[in-house]
Amino acid sequence: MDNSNIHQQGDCWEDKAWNLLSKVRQQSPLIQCITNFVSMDIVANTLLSAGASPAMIHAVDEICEFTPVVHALCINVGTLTPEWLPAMKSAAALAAELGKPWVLDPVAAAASSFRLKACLDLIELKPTVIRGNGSEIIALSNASVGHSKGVDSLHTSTDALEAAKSLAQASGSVVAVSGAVDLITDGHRFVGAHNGVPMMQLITATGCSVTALISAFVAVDPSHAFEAAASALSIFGIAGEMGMNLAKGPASLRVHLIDSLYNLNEATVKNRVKITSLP
Ligand SMILES: Nc1ncnc2c1ncn2[C@@H]1O[C@H](COP(=O)(O)OP(=O)(O)O)[C@@H](O)[C@H]1O
Ligand SMILES: Cc1ncsc1CCOP(=O)(O)O
Ligand SMILES: [Mg+2]
Repeated sequence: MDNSNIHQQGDCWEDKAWNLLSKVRQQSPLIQCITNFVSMDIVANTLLSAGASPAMIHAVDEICEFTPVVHALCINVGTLTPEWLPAMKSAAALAAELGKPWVLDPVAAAASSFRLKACLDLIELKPTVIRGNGSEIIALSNASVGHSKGVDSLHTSTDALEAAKSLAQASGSVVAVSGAVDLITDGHRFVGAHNGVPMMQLITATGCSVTALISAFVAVDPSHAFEAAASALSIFGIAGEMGMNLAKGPASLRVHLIDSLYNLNEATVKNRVKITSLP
């Protein structure tokens, strides 16, 4: 989508997004990922393509040595079992204590009481950003399991607008809801990121990947988590748009999305970022 004629109320989102991607490329932040088995490969490759350094280190015995040296932590409950929870909680608590940014992906939070409680307990440990789909954010905001289809959403991001706002206000986290339009709020400000293509939903773990990318963006600018989350969502969407120009279906889109993220240049980013303020 060509962005050259869109005015963004002086927000200069295209500059912010490009500056953050450039910082990730320059600084190559180390991102600890405690993530699900399905997503490990694409999450690591997304982070590497963006210039960050992923490490899937999740044994509870390693947290006290490793978490203190990372630049950000990404926790994803996608294939959660009771054995994984202590490491997640211990890493999140340590990151919060050390003032390091950490990001939560509440995969399928609406699907079971076990998952929902785990996510709500993790939110007590003050994630910098929570990124989920519409059904996940609604379940967290209502603190109740509900309407969902496993890891997929039965809600649009817009359905979750009020839920995102109250979750952000209650938790103090930036909340991002992905979908056709990605919504980002800190409880007071609201923006929509309008990049991406529908076929991204047909590649498993694209949601997990964009959550990890948010972790990398927050790592290089921890005091501007709202801007970092919106920029990462927009940049990932642009990589999807560029990849779609070359793809024949979901499998080749996966490859081309990662290549496109790696190859994004200033002109493409600044021309395509589409982030708008919402009332
Ligand atoms: N209809 C759509 N149009 C454009 N981009 C989309 C659409 N649906 C999802 N995306 C993008 O796909 C990625 C994954 O989002 P989503 O499918 O909502 O997450 P999850 O996989 O966690 O349910 C995000 O970057 C999002 O912006
Ligand atoms: C299919 C699946 N099952 C458990 S985790 C997972 C991956 C979910 O990834 P995403 O939320 O990014 O679609
Ligand atoms: Mg997901």
